[in-house]
Amino acid sequence: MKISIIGTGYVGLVTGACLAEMGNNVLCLDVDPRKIEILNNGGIPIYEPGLEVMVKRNVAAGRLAFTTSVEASVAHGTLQFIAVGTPPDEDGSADLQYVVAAARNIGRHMAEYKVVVDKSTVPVGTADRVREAIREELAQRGVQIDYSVVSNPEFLKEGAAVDDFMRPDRVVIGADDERALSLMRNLYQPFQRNHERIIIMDVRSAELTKYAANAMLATRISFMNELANLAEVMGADIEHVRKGIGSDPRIGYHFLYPGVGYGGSCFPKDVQALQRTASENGINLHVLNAVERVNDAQKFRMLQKLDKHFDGDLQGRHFALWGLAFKPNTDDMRDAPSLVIIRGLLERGATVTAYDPIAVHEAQRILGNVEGVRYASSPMNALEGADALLIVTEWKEFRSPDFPGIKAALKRPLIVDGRNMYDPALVRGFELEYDAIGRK
Ligand SMILES: NC(=O)C1=CN([C@@H]2O[C@H](COP(=O)(O)OP(=O)(O)OC[C@H]3O[C@@H](n4cnc5c(N)ncnc54)[C@H](O)[C@@H]3O)[C@@H](O)[C@H]2O)C=CC1
Ligand SMILES: O=C(O)[C@H]1O[C@H](OP(=O)(O)OP(=O)(O)OC[C@H]2O[C@@H](n3ccc(=O)[nH]c3=O)[C@H](O)[C@@H]2O)[C@H](O)[C@@H](O)[C@@H]1O
Repeated sequence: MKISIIGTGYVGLVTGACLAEMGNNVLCLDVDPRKIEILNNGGIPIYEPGLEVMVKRNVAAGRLAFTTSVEASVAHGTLQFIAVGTPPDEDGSADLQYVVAAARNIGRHMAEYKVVVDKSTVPVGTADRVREAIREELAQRGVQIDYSVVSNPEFLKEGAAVDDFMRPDRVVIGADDERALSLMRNLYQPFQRNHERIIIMDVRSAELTKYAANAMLATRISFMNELANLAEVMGADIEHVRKGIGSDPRIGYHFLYPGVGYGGSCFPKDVQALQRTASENGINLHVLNAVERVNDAQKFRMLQKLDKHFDGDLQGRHFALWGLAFKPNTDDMRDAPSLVIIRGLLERGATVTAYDPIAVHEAQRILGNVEGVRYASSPMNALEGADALLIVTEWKEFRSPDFPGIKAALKRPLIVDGRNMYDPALVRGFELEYDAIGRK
């Protein structure tokens, strides 16, 4: 099938590469010429495990190409995937300007039937806006061409995006007409060889399903963070509690890890956007309001712990910080809790040496050339002269560290672990103080 992907970011590039991998002929469009230049030169503008190899293989096979030409992109695919960003507007609602611009471009240039597939995360009713934008452009041109608009939200996780796309738990397709639905079914058929994964529904339900999924996952995290803070006060251990409740299949083990709050480009913005949609429609989502408040507070948990350990005075202290990305296996720093922690330390007069295997460039770009933040080339190098070690992202390479080396390097043998990576007894066995989230 001939497919165009509009927007070559985390979702667009992964979608394009994976659909090409299944034998489709894919053209990816981006308005950012820098990204397209990198891709056309055989590079990858983002870090995502397995993606580079897949992109190269499909480019070499002639199934995947990149362009900045809107005309070429609209002409290419019968299926036009919109995978542009939907960042938060000032009031928290999803900013749909990129989605609408993409739709207008399609309307301006299409010459035959197209299925416009919305893969970006968008509020309920956006498909109607997309449909309307295309209709207006066609009317302007004085032409009548058939098209369909469908919703096909994406559920991939960064850091595991290729795997998630290739082996989806489910493929949600919201469609209101049979012609588009049949093309979408054919497209996703190869992804469900073992069992039925395609879930078909109306467009508005598909749009809401995406927000409901992210909101539910965010709710689990905030719930566990709140319980972890309670466990700490009560002398219980949240890791035991997590296993104790996760073993109930009605609850399950996933997304019950307490930490320094959820970050990333999606949970924070999607929780806010759903709240906004609800309030615009006269509904107050009480649970989600609390989820967001708990998360905002949890990002300060590590600073509170440091205040406790250093008698409320961090002036002149220096800290080693392991992990900058909002989660492992990505270079994405959007809404990363590390940014709140670093800024909080600087405000309190402390300095930081940070280490991250992948995200240092992104961190530098976002934080700028700020005084008081340095970057180390290895986890152990970050420890030099530090008053304590702070763990913010659970990269695998931090799992079995050289504890005696850590103890020797730190001025005070203290690890504050925002991701509960270690067995407290093991760490304390190396005569290190250990303070994790919700642990004894
Ligand atoms: N990042 C993730 O893990 C996931 C993101 N999503 C959703 O997918 C959407 C895209 O997210 P990301 O890929 O993370 O965004 P991104 O910011 O990485 O990529 C968006 C790309 O679209 C391009 N773009 C903007 N306007 C354009 C236009 N008119 N024509 C062509 N290209 C244009 C931008 O230059 C950028 O490269 C968002 O709605 C997001 O909520 C959904 C599931 C997972
Ligand atoms: O809509 C999206 O963009 C995506 O958002 C999330 O994916 P992602 O943001 O890539 O990362 P997650 O693995 O969900 O982690 C999000 C945040 O929650 C935190 N988290 C996650 C799980 C957990 O148990 N505890 C916890 O604190 C992570 O550290 C991270 O900061 C969802 O998991 C995807 O299904 C969805 O497609």
